[in-house]
Amino acid sequence: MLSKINFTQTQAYEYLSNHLVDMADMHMKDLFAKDPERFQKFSILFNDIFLDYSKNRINEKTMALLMQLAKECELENAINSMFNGEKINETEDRAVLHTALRNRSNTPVIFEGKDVMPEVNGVLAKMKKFSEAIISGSWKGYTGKVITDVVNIGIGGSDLGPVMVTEGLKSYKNHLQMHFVSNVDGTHIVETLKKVNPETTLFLVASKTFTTQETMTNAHSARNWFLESGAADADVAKHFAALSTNSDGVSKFGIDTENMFEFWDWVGGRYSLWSAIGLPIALSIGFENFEELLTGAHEMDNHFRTAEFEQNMPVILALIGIWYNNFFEAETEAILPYDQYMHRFAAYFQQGDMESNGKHVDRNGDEVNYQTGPVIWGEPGTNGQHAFYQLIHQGTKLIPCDFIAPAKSHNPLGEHHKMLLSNFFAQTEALMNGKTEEEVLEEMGDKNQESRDKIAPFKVFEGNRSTNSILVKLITPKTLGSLIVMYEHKIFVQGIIWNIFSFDQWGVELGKQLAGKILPELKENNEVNSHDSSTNGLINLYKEWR
Ligand SMILES: O=P(O)(O)OC[C@H]1O[C@@H](O)[C@H](O)[C@@H](O)[C@@H]1O
Repeated sequence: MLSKINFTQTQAYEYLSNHLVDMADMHMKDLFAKDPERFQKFSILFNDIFLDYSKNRINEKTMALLMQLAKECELENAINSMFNGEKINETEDRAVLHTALRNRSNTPVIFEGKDVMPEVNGVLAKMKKFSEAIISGSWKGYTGKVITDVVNIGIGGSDLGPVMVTEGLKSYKNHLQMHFVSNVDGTHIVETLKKVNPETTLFLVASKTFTTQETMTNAHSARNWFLESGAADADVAKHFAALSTNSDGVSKFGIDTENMFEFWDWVGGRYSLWSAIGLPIALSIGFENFEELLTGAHEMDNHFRTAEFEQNMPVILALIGIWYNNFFEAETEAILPYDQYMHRFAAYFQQGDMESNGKHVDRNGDEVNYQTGPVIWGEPGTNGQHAFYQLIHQGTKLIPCDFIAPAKSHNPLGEHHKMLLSNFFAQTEALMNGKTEEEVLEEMGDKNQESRDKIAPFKVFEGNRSTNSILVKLITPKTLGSLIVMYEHKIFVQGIIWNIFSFDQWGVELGKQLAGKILPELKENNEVNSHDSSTNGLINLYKEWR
């Protein structure tokens, strides 16, 4: 089981608090000047992923103390508890075994006395057969035509992962057109259905619980559209499949359980792209590439499980994040991929991180007296540079950033990739070095003294802004698998140290409950007065305007 240690009571925390006093005013520029080995010391290579964390406000002592913190918080024990299938998701009484889904070495993973691998492999085999039939065209729609379009209907973890990966690996894509419908806003399904033909479309209803309002509503609308187009009830089997843990819900909806791809309650929604929820990925890039994604994931699992903390990428990233979040009081972290295909990567980890570590009660059930998960945000470079980087460079907030870029492009067009990467390298250099007043004045040259003095302060960059650079050789299925898992485990490590439960999400329930209460009120025409004056006022104005 997980320890329940308050990390602010550890010896390492006290040492780190004292050490912060030394580090707070230290400029990274000086740390680099003093130590020619800094880059070698604070960087690490794992397969085709290189992490340079030297442009952070750290020195060897910082890292040693952070490692001590991880040890005092019994991180090693926590890692073993997760991989061994203990019910570490205590508030839901569940194990956390998404690592078994990508366990390519196939060693037994025992949960409640039973090896889960035969079932995992069984579903993978079914996904392989199905995806190959759809891709090859041997699976026919109800009028005998091949499938050309796949519409995944799901939300949250049943949407974001498949969207992010199919976009991230678009250069591996086959002929199938992929569509993703998540929002309950009718616009999403209506606009999607305009693009597809019922005779050649496969709908995947993706929902762990098979009760999620948005998904069920969209799935019913899709089925009605399908039947209204002239298809019969019996034809549903050729055009609808379900990805779920809830076989009763799936049969009640009218999907043959033959067409159900199962997973288990020990797979958290936001960790489910490795399960049957990954079927749209297998359809889009082929099953072999999906397996490569799992292989990359498994390799990072093994790294996380076996590497010393000092050489462990997820552990290093997590501890640096804690250094900023809890000592420098940074509130957000940006994820900035310099790769257009990765444009949903930050959005994916908004759920991954914020739903996991957005908690204010510790594992003892007590209110925490420290900060937990940061706000995660980001957009691909170079677009972000022309939008929000101003604040990162010259604003009043410290925003640690992860810069991610592939050395090779899938689209090596002219000078594009060199230009992209020149920006990737330049940004972290600029954020670290900044620009002093002397440099500004020198750059301004012969302008008259008065105008130089007036403008110079606006052109100064203090620098000392923290970044990790993650350079990968090429975004392949395998590399992407490893990269995702690197962040998954970073989140896990932080949750352990913050002494919170990272695998539940009670915070999303209240809004759902209240929406359930309000929906019947919207169906009536009478004035509503059962809420506060703001909510009543808004509902009544809506009723007047609709
Ligand atoms: O897959 P389901 O059961 O439809 O759930 C979708 C999403 O539902 C949300 O309410 C949860 O917060 C997410 O974690 C989850 O991924």
